Amino acid sequence: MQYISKTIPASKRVALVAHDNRKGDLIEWCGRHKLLLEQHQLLGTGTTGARLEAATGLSVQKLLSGPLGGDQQLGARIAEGEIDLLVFFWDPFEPMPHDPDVKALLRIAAVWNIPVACNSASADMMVRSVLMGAAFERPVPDYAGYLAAR
Ligand SMILES: O=C(CO)COP(=O)(O)O
Repeated sequence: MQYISKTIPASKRVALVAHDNRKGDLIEWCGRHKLLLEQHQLLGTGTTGARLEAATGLSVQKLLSGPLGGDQQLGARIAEGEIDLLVFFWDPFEPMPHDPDVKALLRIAAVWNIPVACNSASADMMVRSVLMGAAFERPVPDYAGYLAAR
């Protein structure tokens, strides 16, 4: 795979999403890292964003609720290069009616080499490095060769 080097701006665009049984965990995590997170641009699916704003006072741009298309909106933003990090506390125990959308979001994040954290341990590592100002260059995959071969 060829990559195009892309420098990520100091103020990161952080997508925040949690399934219902994990929203408490994400609220706890965001509260713990509030001082760092408020220096970045936060966006999330509708209910997650609203719950985070109410519980932490952080400002979150709210898209549609996940089952109504919010996951797909986030996926589109990733494809358009508008998201730097994805914190997605998905539920490993409950089947979701919009499971294809969940899968699509995780897939498109893999396609575009977006760092993804699915639990507080990995999200902690993410903020300790990237959001604290560690140099972060996300190599963007160059799919020109892939497309030419099709
Ligand atoms: O379902 C979700 C992610 O798949 C999250 O959606 P809400 O934030 O609207 O609950």
